[in-house]
Amino acid sequence: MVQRHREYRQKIISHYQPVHKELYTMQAAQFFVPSFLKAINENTEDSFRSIMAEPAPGIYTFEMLQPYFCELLLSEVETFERWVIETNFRIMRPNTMNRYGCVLDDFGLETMLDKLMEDFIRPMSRVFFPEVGGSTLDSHHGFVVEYGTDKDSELGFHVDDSEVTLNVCLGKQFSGGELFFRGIRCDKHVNSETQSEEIFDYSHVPGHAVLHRGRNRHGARATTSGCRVNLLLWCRSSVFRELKKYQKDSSNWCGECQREKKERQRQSIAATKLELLKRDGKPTS
Ligand SMILES: O=C(O)CCC(=O)C(=O)O
Ligand SMILES: [Fe+2]
Repeated sequence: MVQRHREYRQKIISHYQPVHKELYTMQAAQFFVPSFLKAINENTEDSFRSIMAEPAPGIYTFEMLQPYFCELLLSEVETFERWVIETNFRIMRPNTMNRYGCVLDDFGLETMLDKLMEDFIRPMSRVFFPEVGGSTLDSHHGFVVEYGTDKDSELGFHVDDSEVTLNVCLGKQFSGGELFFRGIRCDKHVNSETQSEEIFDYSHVPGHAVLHRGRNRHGARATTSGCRVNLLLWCRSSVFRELKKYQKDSSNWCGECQREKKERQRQSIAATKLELLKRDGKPTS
C-alpha cells in the first residue's frame, strides 16, 4: 500500500470511534447462518454444493449472513458516514464508479475481512475457481456500495479488479437493483460479444451472497425505490497475477479464448477430414 493511503487510514482509525466493536473481530457464529457455517466446517465440494445454487456456470448463490450482522454493519456504516460529514473528512469512495458507499478496510475492518477471505471464501474458491488462483487468494478490497433514488442509481457494465468477488446484500428495502452477468473475459476480449448461455440476471436478497469470478462481466440495474446496500469483497491472488504475466493462454478461463480455441480445433478437424476424403477418393494404382 502506498504511504499516502497508509496515512489516510491511520488518520481515520485514530479519530473514528467504532460503535459496534463486535464487528471488528470474526465472530462466525454471530455473523453467519448455521447452514453456511456447517458447509465451511465440512469443507468439501459436496457440502458447499448442498447450500448453493449455480444458476449459471461459475456463478454461485447461497444464504450467508444473519440479519443481526447485516443490521450491525449497516448501522456502523451509517455512523461512519455521519462522522465523515460532521468532521468534513475527505473520504475516498470504493472505486471510480461509485459516488456513495465506503471502504470498510479504511476504518478498521481489514483484519475481520481478511479472516472472512482466508477462512470462508478461499476454501470455496479453491474448489470452484482453481484456474484463477482460487486457492491462493491473499489480499482483498472490502467495501459497501449504496444505491437509492437519492444516491447512485445503477452501476455500469464492468469487470472487477479481483480474481473472485463476494457480493452480499445487507438490505435494506428496495426494488430493482438486479445484477446482470455477461460472461468471463480476459483483458484482450473484455468487449467481445456475449453468447446466449452467458446471459444471467440475478435479484438480490438480503443476507444472500453471490460468488463469481471478478472477470465475469457484470453491472447492476437501477434501484428504483428504497435503498440497497451491498457488501463487496474483491479477493485477489498475487500468485495468479504473477503467473498471468508469463502465460499468454487464457483459454482455461476466458469464454472468448475458449470459443476461439474450439473453433480452431473444429476447422483443423474439418480440414483433416477433407484431406482424408480426397486421398481415399483417388483410385489406387
Ligand atoms: O451493486 C452490485 O450489487 C454490484 C456491485 C459491483 O459489481 C462492484 O462493486 O464491483
Ligand atoms: Fe463488480
